[in-house]
Amino acid sequence: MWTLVLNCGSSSLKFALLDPDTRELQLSGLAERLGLEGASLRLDRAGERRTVDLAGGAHAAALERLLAELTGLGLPGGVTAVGHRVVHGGEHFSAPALITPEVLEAIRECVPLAPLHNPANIAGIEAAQAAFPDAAQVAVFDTAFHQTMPPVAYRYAVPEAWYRQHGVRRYGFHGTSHAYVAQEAAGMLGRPLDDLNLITAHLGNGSSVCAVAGGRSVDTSMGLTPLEGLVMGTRSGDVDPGMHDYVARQAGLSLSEVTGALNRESGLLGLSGLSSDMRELEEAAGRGHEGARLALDVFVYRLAGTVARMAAALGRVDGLVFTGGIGENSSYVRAATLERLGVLGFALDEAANAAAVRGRSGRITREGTLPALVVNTNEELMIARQTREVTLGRQ
Ligand SMILES: Nc1ncnc2c1ncn2[C@@H]1O[C@H](COP(=O)(O)OP(=O)(O)O)[C@@H](O)[C@H]1O
Ligand SMILES: CC(=O)OP(=O)(O)O
Ligand SMILES: [Mg+2]
Repeated sequence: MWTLVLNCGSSSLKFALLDPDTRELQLSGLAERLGLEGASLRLDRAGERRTVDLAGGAHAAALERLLAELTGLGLPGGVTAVGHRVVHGGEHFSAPALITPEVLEAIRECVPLAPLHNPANIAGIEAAQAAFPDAAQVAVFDTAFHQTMPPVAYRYAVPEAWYRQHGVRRYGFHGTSHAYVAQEAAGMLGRPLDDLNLITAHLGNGSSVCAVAGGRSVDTSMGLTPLEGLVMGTRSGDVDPGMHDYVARQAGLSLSEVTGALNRESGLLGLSGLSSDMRELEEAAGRGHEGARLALDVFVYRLAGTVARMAAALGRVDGLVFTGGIGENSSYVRAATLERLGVLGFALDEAANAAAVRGRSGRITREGTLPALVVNTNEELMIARQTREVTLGRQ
């Protein structure tokens, strides 16, 4: 049963066509710079890579082209289901959902809470509905996994009416990835997930850490929006809430301009003045670029502090998992973070850490010390599996 998975970002679209049972992958790829000059679609199929120019087209153009490619594959039975990553589901969803007009409306209501992500997710859903009118469309929410957090973790110390009337609380994101790597880590440790207290660190363009007790999220570093918590590619993570008003007045900006700058001009990019890309920053720091050095140091300092906070949420820690583009590839970030976390009982195995890059997973701390693992996330597989579960439940 072929399931198409769509992960729409603000200017990108990641996709995969796979069989969730066999993990067989027919096609995967990425469309970038959507709606901009130089928009292109990269298709990976059977070890071959092709790039198609989209002539400035946006999500609909990318999907139209993707549909043409899929038709060309002549799949038996075609695409029967489409699974969509939806970043914000608010308090409406603690599980994946078949997309009905009501579900789409609830996703739309969450747009103000995830302005970089939900509009793109909706564009993907609408384009897929038009392109595959007979396929079941399913939404898989980043927020769903975190709906198990207790009030002590999700409530802010703000007027109660903000929570009751406007849903001001911590939601958490990257739930599909945190849930997947926690399961995988349990397998690698040879212990049942139910018995494990894990800390998972998803470090990509957006980054978050999660405390997973017995397979359930009990705390996470992102909050009301995907802006809270760690330093990210272009996002600030935690700042003093008093900063908004101060900067608005001093720099003559509106509040939404301040929020825009905290989302798009901050984080690694803001600190380094150079780039939002960790690989580029590691190279520049190696050449002595001071801004890049500072960006790496702040990233690691905040990450280690946040992991320690998650340890307090769990009480007992059985392991730490690194995942996402940075977590899976940056042996530097992992080593520097674990060095700061010796206090929790981690001791790095340097050779194992150096080897765990480019898709190689495994343990990176010495035997007899607390396990830290590198696990490759697979949000597409997880979304395809959940999509299948929802569509089977419907038959
Ligand atoms: N070899 C590497 N060393 C350090 N960082 C890397 C390496 N490969 C990828 N990254 C970083 O991973 C980040 C992107 O992560 P990814 O999970 O692909 O992003 P997204 O959130 O868009 O899915 C970028 O900062 C990139 O520099
Ligand atoms: C929620 C979030 O931050 O997602 P991403 O890492 O894809 O930007
Ligand atoms: Mg990501």
